Amino acid sequence: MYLTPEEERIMSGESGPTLQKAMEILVALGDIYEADRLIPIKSAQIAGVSYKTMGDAGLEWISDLDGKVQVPSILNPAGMDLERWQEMGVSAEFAQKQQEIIQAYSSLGIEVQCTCTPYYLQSFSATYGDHLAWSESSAVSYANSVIGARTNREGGPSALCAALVGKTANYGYHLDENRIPELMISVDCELDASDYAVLGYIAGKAAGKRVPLFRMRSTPHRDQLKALGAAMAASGAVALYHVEGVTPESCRKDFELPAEQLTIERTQIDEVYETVSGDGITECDSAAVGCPHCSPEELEEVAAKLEGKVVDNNVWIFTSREVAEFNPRLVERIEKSGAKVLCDTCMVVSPATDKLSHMAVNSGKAYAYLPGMCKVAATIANIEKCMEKGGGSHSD
Ligand SMILES: C[C@@](O)(CCOP(=O)(O)O)CC(=O)O
Ligand code: SF4
Repeated sequence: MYLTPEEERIMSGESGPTLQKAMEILVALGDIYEADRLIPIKSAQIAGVSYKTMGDAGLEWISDLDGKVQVPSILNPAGMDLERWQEMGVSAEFAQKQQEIIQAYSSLGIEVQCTCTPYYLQSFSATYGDHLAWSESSAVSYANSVIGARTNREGGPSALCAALVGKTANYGYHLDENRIPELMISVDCELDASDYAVLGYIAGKAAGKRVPLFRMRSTPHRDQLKALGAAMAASGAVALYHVEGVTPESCRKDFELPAEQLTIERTQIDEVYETVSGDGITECDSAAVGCPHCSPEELEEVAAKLEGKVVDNNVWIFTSREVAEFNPRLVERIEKSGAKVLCDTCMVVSPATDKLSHMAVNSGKAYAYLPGMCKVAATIANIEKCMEKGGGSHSD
């Protein structure tokens, strides 16, 4: 891979060991994937934040770094709400370690916004054609598919290295030829609400890491596209998809209809709704919405479903701290029911989930990940049913 004289100097260690290590990682990736050069990036979204997934080894690695990110950079969800962690039942020992991880990232100039939905943040816009280095799989899918920006599914470390250098290797989804659809998926039924999350769960299994092109009767809005992509990235390894007539690149002239075709039927979707993921021997004892983190519109939907209701069980609504702070009235309406609007974290990466046994979720990603990452069974349903089945909601 070609390096400019400046990049060569960084590689030689002239800018210090941290930047040298970052450059070595970027060059190694570039060589593996036969990139021709490094390209500037507009922003970085860095996974590897929760102490639950990072552990002491991750904390030590980040703490040893000495440098400053060169582009706007934010973090993936942490293992707790950074302010309300005690309400979540997180231990003081975990909280201490989590704060050390956050501090180590902050000392590199990374903004302490811990969210998998950076595209809702006012100061973190991504637009069509931008080259990014994002690592949360749902955020990668959204950036590539809904925005039409360009990012590979970076690992936490490679996203961090790209942020420190301000560049990433030019391969994968940064190149036109790798964004062409490889599998045609027709959906013959009308879809609504959590159907897109279930569709993504089914389609991800079929697509694997290929690029699907959907032909749908319904027209999904941005949050439904978010749910579709998040689920496909979890049940499969889909980092880019297209929806005919909906997503920005679906009308590209160099796209041909993929030879391989499949159809997903309503009966397949209904079957997932009726199937518990994991060992669902018990009734649901909790409910969670916000995987990926809720938009303001999704907070409004939750507030409407909980109007005049109270919940008997754990009900967590996850969103970014900025979206919560910009929508205090929605938070207040939701929390009147006894549900909690939590920031900076989520049901998958927080140890708080470990005390639960069966969670009702409206997310295909959470449905796929909870059994494996939290040893918690999951039932998928729309928001109203999640509140009833998992939250034990009833009229006040
Ligand atoms: C499960 C996931 O959403 C959260 C875990 O991420 P992290 O590696 O703990 O930042 C990771 C992903 O799907 O990209
Ligand atoms: S809420 Fe879902 S999408 Fe966001 S970090 Fe957690 S598991 Fe990933």
